Amino acid sequence: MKQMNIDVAVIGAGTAGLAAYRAARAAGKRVVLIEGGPYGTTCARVGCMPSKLLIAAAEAAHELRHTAPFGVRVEGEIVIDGRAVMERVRRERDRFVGFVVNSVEGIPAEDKLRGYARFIDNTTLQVGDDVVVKASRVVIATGSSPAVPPPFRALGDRLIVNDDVFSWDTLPRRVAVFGPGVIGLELGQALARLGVIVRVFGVGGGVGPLSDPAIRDYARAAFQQQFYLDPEARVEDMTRDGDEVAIRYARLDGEVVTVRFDYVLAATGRKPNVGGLGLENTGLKLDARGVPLFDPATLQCGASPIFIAGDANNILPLLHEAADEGKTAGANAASYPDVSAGLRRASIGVVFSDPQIATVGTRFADLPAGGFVVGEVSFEDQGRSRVMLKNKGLMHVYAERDTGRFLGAEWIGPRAEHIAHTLAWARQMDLTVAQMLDMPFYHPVIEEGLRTALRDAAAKLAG
Ligand SMILES: Cc1cc2nc3c(=O)[nH]c(=O)nc-3n(C[C@H](O)[C@H](O)[C@H](O)COP(=O)(O)OP(=O)(O)OC[C@H]3O[C@@H](n4cnc5c(N)ncnc54)[C@H](O)[C@@H]3O)c2cc1C
Ligand SMILES: NC(=O)c1ccc[n+]([C@@H]2O[C@H](COP(=O)([O-])OP(=O)(O)OC[C@H]3O[C@@H](n4cnc5c(N)ncnc54)[C@H](O)[C@@H]3O)[C@@H](O)[C@H]2O)c1
Repeated sequence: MKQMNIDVAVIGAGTAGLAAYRAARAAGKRVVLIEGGPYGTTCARVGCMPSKLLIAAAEAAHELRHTAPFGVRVEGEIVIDGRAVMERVRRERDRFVGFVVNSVEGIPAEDKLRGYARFIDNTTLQVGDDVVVKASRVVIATGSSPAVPPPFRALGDRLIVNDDVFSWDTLPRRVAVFGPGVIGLELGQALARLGVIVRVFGVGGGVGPLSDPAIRDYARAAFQQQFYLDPEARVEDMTRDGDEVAIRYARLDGEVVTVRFDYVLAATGRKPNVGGLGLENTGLKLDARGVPLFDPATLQCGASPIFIAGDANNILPLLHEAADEGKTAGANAASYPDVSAGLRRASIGVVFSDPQIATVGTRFADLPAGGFVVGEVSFEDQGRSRVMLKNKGLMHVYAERDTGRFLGAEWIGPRAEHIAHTLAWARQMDLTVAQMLDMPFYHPVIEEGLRTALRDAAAKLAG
C-alpha cells in the first residue's frame, strides 16, 4: 500500500474540485486532486453544454416551422436528420470536454490521483485499492447523480438518464420523460421539437423551479400548447415489453390509455454523491440525505478540517455556484483553522426552455408573509416580444413593502436569461424598485416589460 502525505486532498475533479485545487495551490499548499471517473466535468460532458447543444438544434427546427406569420414560407419538407443532430451535439460537446481535459493535463502529475476516495478517518483517505492519502484537510467536491426511483430499475436498458441522451447516435422515436423539473423541461421540449414523440409526466404539480403559483400555472399552460405535459400524472403501470416500455396512464382528458415508448428518461431530481464516501468513519453529523452538516458561508463541516463544495452539498446545484464554492472551500482548507465566508452572489437560475423560465433572489415560496408587494407584467402585449412573435410570458417581481427593496422575481418569458442578469445585479446591489426605475431602458426592447412590472410594484408600494 502506497502512502501519500499532503496538506489538502480534494475529492472530485469537477468544476468545484478544480476550483478548490487551484485555490489551495495558490495559497502555497501541497494539494492532491483525486478523481474516480472520467475527467471533463459533469457540466461539459453530460450537463450544461450538451443539453444546450441539443436545445440549439431543436430551436433551429422550431423557428423553421414558424416562419409563416412573418410572410416567410419554407417550401418543401423540413428534414430532421437525427444522426446529424446527435453528431453535432457529441462533436461540440467533445470540444468543450477537450478544453477541460487539457487544463487537467496541465496540472503536475504528482498532484493528481486516479481512483475513488473513501474516508478511513477525518484526515485519511483510501483511494482505490493501493493508495492511502494522509491529508491535514479534505475538500469533498464529488458532485451529484440522477436520483432514479427504485421501481424504474426494472426497465433495464430502456431506462435512461441525461448522460445516456448525449451518447445517442440518432434520435429515438418515442420517449416518456418522468419529472417536469429543469432537466425534464429542457430535454423533453427539445426532443419534442426534434420530432420525437414525447410525454412528460410529473408528480405534485411542479413545473421547473417555479414556486409562484400564478407563474407556474401560466408555464404549465404555455408548455401544454407545445407538447404533452402532465405535472400531476396518474401513471397506473409501467412494464418492459421486449425493447419497449408500455405505460398505462390517465390522459389529461381522463381517459386511461396504454402507450409504448422506446425509452423512459428519469429526470426525477439529483442526489449528492456522498453515499460511498465512508462518511460514517469521520464522526461528522449527517443530514437526512447523508450530507455532512456544514456552514454555508465557509463550507466547513462542523469544526472539522473537512469542507464540502458544489453539487455535493446540495445548496444550489448550478455551475457558477460550484465554481465559487470550490474556490471558497479550497481557500478555507488551505487556511484552516482560520476560515472565512466566501463570495455568495445573488441567486439566479435559468431554464433554457422556450419560453425561458428564470428565478432571481428570494423565491416566492420563501418571501415573508405579508411583507412584500408583487409587480406583474404579461408579455402577451409587450411591444418587442410581439414584434418577434415571442409574446408569451408572465413575470412577477417582489419588493419589500416597508423599504421598497427589490427582493426577487419569478417568471416565464422571452429572453429571460438576459433580464435575469439585470435583476440579479440589482438584487446584489440591494437596489430599491425606485432606484431600478431610474436606470435606462432602451426602446423597443423586452426589458420594457420588466419596467412595466417594476412600475406596477412601485404603484403598489405607494398605495
Ligand atoms: C443535464 C444537466 C444540465 C445542466 N445544465 C446546467 C446549466 O445550464 N447551467 C448551470 O449552471 N448548471 C447546469 N447543470 C448543473 C451543473 O452541471 C452542476 O451544478 C455542476 O456541474 C456541478 O459541478 P461539481 O463540481 O459539483 O460536480 P461534478 O462536475 O459532477 O464533479 C464531481 C466529480 O467528482 C468525482 N467523484 C465522485 N465521487 C468521487 C469519489 N468518491 N472519489 C473521487 N472522485 C469522485 C466524479 O467522477 C466527478 O468527476 C446541469 C446539470 C445537468 C445534469
Ligand atoms: N438550466 C440549468 O441551469 C439547469 C439545467 C439542468 C439541470 N440543472 C440543475 O440540475 C438540478 C437537477 O435537475 P432535475 O430536473 O433533475 O431536478 P428538479 O428537482 O428540478 O426536478 C425534478 C422533478 O421530478 C419530479 N419527480 C420526482 N419524482 C418523480 C416521479 N417518480 N415521477 C415523476 N416526476 C417526479 C419532481 O416533482 C420535479 O418536478 C436542478 O435543480 C438544477 O440545479 C440546471
